[in-house]
Amino acid sequence: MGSHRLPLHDLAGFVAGLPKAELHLHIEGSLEPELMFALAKRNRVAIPFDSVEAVRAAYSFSNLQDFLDIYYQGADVLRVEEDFRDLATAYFDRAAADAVRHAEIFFDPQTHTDRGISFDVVVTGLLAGMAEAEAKHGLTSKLILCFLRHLDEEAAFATLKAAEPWLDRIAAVGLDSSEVGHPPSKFERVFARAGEMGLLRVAHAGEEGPPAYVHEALDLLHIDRLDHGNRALEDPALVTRLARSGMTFTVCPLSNLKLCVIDDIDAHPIERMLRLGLRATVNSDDPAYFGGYVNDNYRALIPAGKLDAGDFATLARNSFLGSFLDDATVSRHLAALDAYVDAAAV
Ligand SMILES: Nc1ncnc2[nH]cnc12
Ligand SMILES: [Zn+2]
Repeated sequence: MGSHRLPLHDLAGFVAGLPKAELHLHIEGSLEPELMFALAKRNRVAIPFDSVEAVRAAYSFSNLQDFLDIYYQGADVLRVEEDFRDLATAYFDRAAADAVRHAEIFFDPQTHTDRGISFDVVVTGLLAGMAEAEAKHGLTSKLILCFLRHLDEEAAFATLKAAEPWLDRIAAVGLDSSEVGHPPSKFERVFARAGEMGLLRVAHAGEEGPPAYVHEALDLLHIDRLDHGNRALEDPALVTRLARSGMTFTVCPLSNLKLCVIDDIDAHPIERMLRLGLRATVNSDDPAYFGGYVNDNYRALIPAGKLDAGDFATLARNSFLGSFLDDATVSRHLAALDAYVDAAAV
C-alpha cells in the first residue's frame, strides 16, 4: 500500500522487531506439548499421547470444532496456581522475543471450573505470570474473561459472578468456542450485565459464523473490539459501518489457515481489510496449536507480496490503537514505533 519497499529478507527482520501489541491470544492455546507433558507428570495426570511428537502429529484440524476438542483436552493438565503461572510465563517470554510490548490475553474460566478448579486459582496464577512479565520484560498485559458459547446463559452468569472479586484485574469479557449455532444473541443479557459492571466487551464473530453474527455482536453485545471478523467482508454495508466506526479486528492468519477458514495463506483477506479502511491487527490466537507466535503470523503474510513495510507498520500501529490501554500509554507506544520505523529508514 505505502511506498516502502524492502528486500524480503530485510522485511522479515523489520517486521520481527516492530514494537507491537497482541490482542487475540487464548492463554490455554499457548500450552506447548513440552509443557503439557511436564505438567502431566508434575500433577500425575494421564494424557492420551506418549510423546511430544505424537501430540504435534495430532494437531491437524479441518475446522474449529476439531481443534476445540483437542484444546479442551490439553487444558486438563492445568490444575494448580503454579501451572497457570508457568503457562503465562512461557507465553510472555515467547511474546517478548517477538517485540510484543503489551498483550491482552483471553482465558476460559469455565474450562477449568467445570473440572473443579476454582476461578481464583486460575486468576491468581495468571496474574502472577503477568506481574513477572512486567518485571522481567517490561511487557504489560490485561485479562479478558471469555464465556464458552457452547454452554448456556446461566453458566455464563455464574462465571460473571465468580469474577466479581476480581473486577479491578479483568479488563473485558469475551465470547469464544464453537461459533456456528451459538449466536451472540444467546449472551445479550450477560454482556449487558458485564457492561453495567464496567467491563469492556469483545466477541469472536465471523470466524466461521455468518455476517449476521457480526451484526448481533455489534447491536446486541455492544462490542468494543471484533475477534476475527473475516466473514464481515461478505456484507458491504457492514464493512462500511465497521470502517466508519474504527472497529478493531483481531485477525489471526495462521489460525485461519489451520482451521480451514482460508485455503491458502497467500489468499488471506487482511490486505483487503486494510484497503477497505478496516483497522486490522495481526495475532496468534492459539500459537501452540497453529504453528506460530505473533511474528510467525506477521511473517506468513510476507510471501504473498501484497503488504509492504508501511503496511506492516500500520498493522503494528493498529495493535496499539485497538488496545484497551489509556491514551497516554498508546501515544508512548506509537512514538516508540515511529522511532523504530524511522531508524529502519524504510
Ligand atoms: N479461534 C478460536 N475460536 C473460537 N474459540 C476459540 N478458543 C480458542 N481459540 C478459539
Ligand atoms: Zn480466538
